[in-house]
Amino acid sequence: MAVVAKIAPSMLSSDFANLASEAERMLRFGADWLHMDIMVRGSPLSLLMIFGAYWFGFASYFVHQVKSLFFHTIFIVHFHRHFVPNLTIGAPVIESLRRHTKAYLDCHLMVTNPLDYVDPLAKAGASGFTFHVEVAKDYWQDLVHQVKVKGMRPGVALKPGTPVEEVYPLVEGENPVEMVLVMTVEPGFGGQKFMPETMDKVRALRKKYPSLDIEVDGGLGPSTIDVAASAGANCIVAGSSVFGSKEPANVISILRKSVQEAQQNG
Ligand SMILES: O=C(CO)[C@H](O)[C@H](O)COP(=O)(O)O
Ligand SMILES: [Fe+2]
Repeated sequence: MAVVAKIAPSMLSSDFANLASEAERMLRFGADWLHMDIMVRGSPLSLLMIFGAYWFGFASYFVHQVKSLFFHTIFIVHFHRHFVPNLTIGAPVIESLRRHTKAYLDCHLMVTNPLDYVDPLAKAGASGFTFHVEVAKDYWQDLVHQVKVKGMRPGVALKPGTPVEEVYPLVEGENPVEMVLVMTVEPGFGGQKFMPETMDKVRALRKKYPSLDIEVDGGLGPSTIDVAASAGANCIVAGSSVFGSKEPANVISILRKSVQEAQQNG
């Protein structure tokens, strides 16, 4: 059975001060899902720790020539404290929006500690819970289990530089994720340029998993949708192309038609 096209405007490009009416507007224009980008940057304390760690790492390197300590310290502090250099919304905003809409809230977590968000997001009314494979290699089974127990739909995302093979175990496991989100820009900001080289991953996933929901996120719009749709993507996130258009309904319709036509031709 062919997978269904889902068009998900990214609310990152909406007017956050009018989130409920922006959501209502997108649904009226034909959106299937609302894509919610949850990004957390390091706190001032963690930034201080990063600075301290770099200083300590450099000092160790030059004074003692302890290379591994240098790289290890940078890796641990940088990657465990800071997934993206931006700060957007969290569970309280999802909860507020949920009071105004029954729509599917497709939450994309760009955080280093997704386990901490399962309970708050479930209580807030999130529908999809998509975490990044890069931060959950050691505990994804537990995470997926908890997400399902709490009534949300688990998905896994991967950055442009992450090999697609890293998500195969999560799709094939006993307790599989139900969607793979292929980042088509570096996570962190809306309005970036689509990276066509990420399409190899979409093609590989579609070939291996004909009925899997495959979402693409970043730089999608009328000029880039055809390549993503023909590679096999069926869930399309689009922020700036939809919100920046004078006719968002038209853009949503173009995205949907492209996915449907690719499926008919494929
Ligand atoms: O996850 C994201 C950024 O990290 C956003 O969902 C994405 O960038 C959508 O915005 P646009 O369509 O403007 O590129
Ligand atoms: Fe996103």
